[in-house]
Formats: sequence, structure tokens, C-alpha cells
Amino acid sequence: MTEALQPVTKSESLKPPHIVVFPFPAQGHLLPLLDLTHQLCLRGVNVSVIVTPGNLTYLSPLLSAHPSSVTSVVFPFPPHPSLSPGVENVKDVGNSGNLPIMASLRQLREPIIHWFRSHPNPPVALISDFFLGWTHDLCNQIGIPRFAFFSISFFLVSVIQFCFENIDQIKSTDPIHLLDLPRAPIFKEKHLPSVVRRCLQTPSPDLAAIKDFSMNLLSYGSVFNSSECLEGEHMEYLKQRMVHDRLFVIGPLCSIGSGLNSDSGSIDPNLLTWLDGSPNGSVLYVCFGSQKALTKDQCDALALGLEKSMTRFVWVVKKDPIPDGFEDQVSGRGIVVRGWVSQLAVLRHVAVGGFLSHCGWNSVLEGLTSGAVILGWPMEADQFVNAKLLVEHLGVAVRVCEGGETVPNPVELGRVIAGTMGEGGREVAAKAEEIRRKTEAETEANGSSIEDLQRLVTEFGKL
Ligand SMILES: O=c1ccn([C@@H]2O[C@H](COP(=O)(O)OP(=O)(O)O[C@H]3O[C@H](CO)[C@@H](O)[C@H](O)[C@H]3O)[C@@H](O)[C@H]2O)c(=O)[nH]1
Repeated sequence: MTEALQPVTKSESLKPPHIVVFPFPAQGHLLPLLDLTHQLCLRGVNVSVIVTPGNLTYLSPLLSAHPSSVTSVVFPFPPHPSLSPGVENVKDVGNSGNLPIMASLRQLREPIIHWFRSHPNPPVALISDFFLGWTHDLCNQIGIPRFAFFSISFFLVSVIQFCFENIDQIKSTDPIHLLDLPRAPIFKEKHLPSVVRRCLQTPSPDLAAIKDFSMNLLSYGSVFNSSECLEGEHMEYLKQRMVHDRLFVIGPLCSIGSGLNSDSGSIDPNLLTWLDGSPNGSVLYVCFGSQKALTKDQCDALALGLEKSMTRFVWVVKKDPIPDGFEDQVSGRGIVVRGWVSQLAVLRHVAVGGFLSHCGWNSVLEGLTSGAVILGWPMEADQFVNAKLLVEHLGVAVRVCEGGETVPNPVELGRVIAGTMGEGGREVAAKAEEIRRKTEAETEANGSSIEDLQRLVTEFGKL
């Protein structure tokens, strides 16, 4: 017996698509994916966000902005022998937390399947971080498409992909020539992305890591928080290597209107008053992302360098040991903030003209879209690759130091800071301003990023 087809009612056909978002719990990954989620909700998508209890707090702005279209799906954090109880975010332990947290989250596979199968209106698609490559298989199992979210550059993905495809060849050389890539870049082994270095340093390649990464490019679609004007060549290079044409270049996400984090009202009132009283473009903002704390020697050198530069500055520190008496010595000219600031809001303040940064990809995008000149000190992970893009390809930054353990020469550091924040930085500041204008155009109403965002929403509507 055949069932009579029920006509689709108007309200059913207009039902907003429901998707599930699975961020990786590191601020550099989580925050941009929540930004993307916010933009999707603004365009009528309903979203369930997978999270563990210790990370629920980071969803608050999103939940407040979209009380009826965002739902948190909270799973207990699966324990791992090398993580202390309570650690659920890389921010709590630093870069070494990536691998154990990745391993822990893999154990959520069965609970997610169970949640999906018992949901009255299951999601039509998953967007998950590129550190969660295993969700490609999960999606195959439950029969929905997976979109990989890249909180990193096209250039970085090209470098990793090339290295993994040529792992035996690059194992025996240093420096490494990536001849296949646009501009044929050369990297010292110690400046390759951490994920590649880990594979090179083990006696046999870490096949699990390689497989996990390659799952990303096999997924149904890819979303990049990047931009054609920053790295069009690498975007084209990767497009040729993707098995599909569902590439959505939606960036810089931090510049897309009505964002979650750009409001200067989120700056601490004391800091805001101080910034308001500083001349335009005079302040150097110093922050090395959400994970890295400097050693005592590094702090001493940086403090002395800042002192010698005679530049106004805001230095955001975590557990970094700031030298005794430093804050009094620089009182009025510099401020040390302990903990967390709303970085984007600070960078957007008219008083900020420079950004001493580790070149994490989000910091890069936030700095560039604010028109700040970046003074790069790449330390680990993708940061050397990003610094090469900024300094050598785009000419919008200067390198002030290199390496996670390196102690800079304070005199030289002070000289470069003073020069770059002054007359000597004019050329690079003009290029930074040109890039700021280009990224702004991409994120305006008819810009390519907004078109791709709308294309993604349309794609969900078709599933
Ligand atoms: O006081 C702070 C410190 C950080 N942030 C924000 O935290 C994010 C930090 O991200 P990022 O600049 O990318 O640095 P990490 O936290 O170090 O991010 C990791 O993840 C990134 C994305 O994969 C990589 O590019 C980095 O190298 C890697 O260290 C940015 O959005 C910042 O605005 C704040 O808002 N306030």
C-alpha cells in the first residue's frame, strides 16, 4: 500500500534549518566559530552547540543574543590521564593541551550519535572545527553533511597539506623548500607548523594525525575565516585540491557587522578612560593570545624594551611574571592588565596604532581589520607561517623576535618598537591601512564574505 503524499504546508516549508556546531575548546578556535554561529542565527538558522560544562560560560553572549534559536548541548568532559580534573579548555594549560583535549573529545562520538538519533528535529548538517576531523566519519555514520571550519589561514593549510603529502622527502632536509606552493616558500624545520613537526620528530609518521587532518579536505564543505585579499593565491591553490566546490570564505569574521565582541563598552572603564586620553595611534597593544605565558627572562626583556621604547602601551598578561616595580616605573605611559581584555574592542580604539603579537590567526585578523601595524613575535603552532604572510607577502608587519623560548635583546626591541610606532613605520602603516580598506569592502553588504555567508545559509536551506 502506498501512503498518500501529504502536501507541505507553508509553515513547514519555511521552517528554519537546524544545524549543529561543534567548536574545539581553545579560544582561538572557539571564538571565531561562535562568531560564525552568531551570523548564521542572524540569518534565520537554528543552532545546537556542542559544549562541555567548563566551556558553557563562553556561550553566554551567543545565548543572550539568540535565546530562541541557539541551544547548548552539554556533554560531560571525558577524562584524560594527562589532564587535571576541571581542565576543559586549552587556555587552562597552554599549547600542550591540544592533543589530550582532542583525544578526550573523540570519546563524545557515541553520546553525540545517541543525542542525534533521539532528537525530534535532528540537525541537517554539522559544522565542526578542523581539530575535530573525526567528525567527518561521524557524519557519514549518521547521514548528514559535515562542514569543516578553519580558524586558520589558507596558507597554513597549504603548508600542512604539502608537508603531509611529502613527509618522507621533507624528513631529511632543513630548510624545507615548498616548491609546489605559490611563491615557493622556504621554512626552517623549527618554523614548520607544530602538527607537522610532531610527525617529523616521531620515528614513523603519526598516521592518526595525518588521517585526522586529511578528513577535513574530504568533508562535504569547508568554511574559512580568511579573505581573498589577504591570501587569494593560497585560496586558489587549495581550491584545486578540494574534492568539492563548496568552499565558503567568510572572513575576517571579526569585521562582519553586529559582531559579538567589538563594542568598546566591553573595555574596563579605567582602561577605556586611559585610552580615551591617549593621542590617536600612539598606543602599542601587547598580547600573545590566549595560551602563551612568557618566562621570567622574556618578561624582563620585554619590560625593558617597552621602557626603552618610550612608547605608550597596554600589555595583557596571564601568569607571566612581570618584574617588580615595573608598573610604577611606567605609570602614566603604560598599563599592565592581568587576565583578559576584550581584545577586538581595544584594537578598534582610535588610540591604538600598533600590536605586538604572537601572530595567532585571530590576532592577525583583528589587528589587520583595525588598521594596526603588527610587530610580530611568532612562537609556535601556525605563527611562523602567518608571520611570513604578513611580513614577506603583504608587507603589513615587521618581525621583532622569533621563537617561543627566545629572549629578545631589550635595546634592539625598544629601538624597533619606537621606530615602527614612529616615522620609521610609515610605509608599513600605509600598507596596513590599504589592507584594512580591502577587508572592509569584503565584509560590507555586497562584499564577497557576506555573499559566501548567504550562500552557506542557502545551502543549509536545501538540505
Ligand atoms: O586577553 C585576551 C586574549 C585573547 N583574546 C582573544 O583570544 C583570541 C586568541 O586567538 P589567537 O590570536 O588566534 O591566538 P591563540 O589563542 O594563541 O590561538 C591558537 O589558535 C589559533 C587558531 O587556530 C592559532 O592561529 C594560534 O597560533 C594558536 O595559538 C583572539 O580572538 C583574541 O581577541 C581576548 O579577547 N583577550
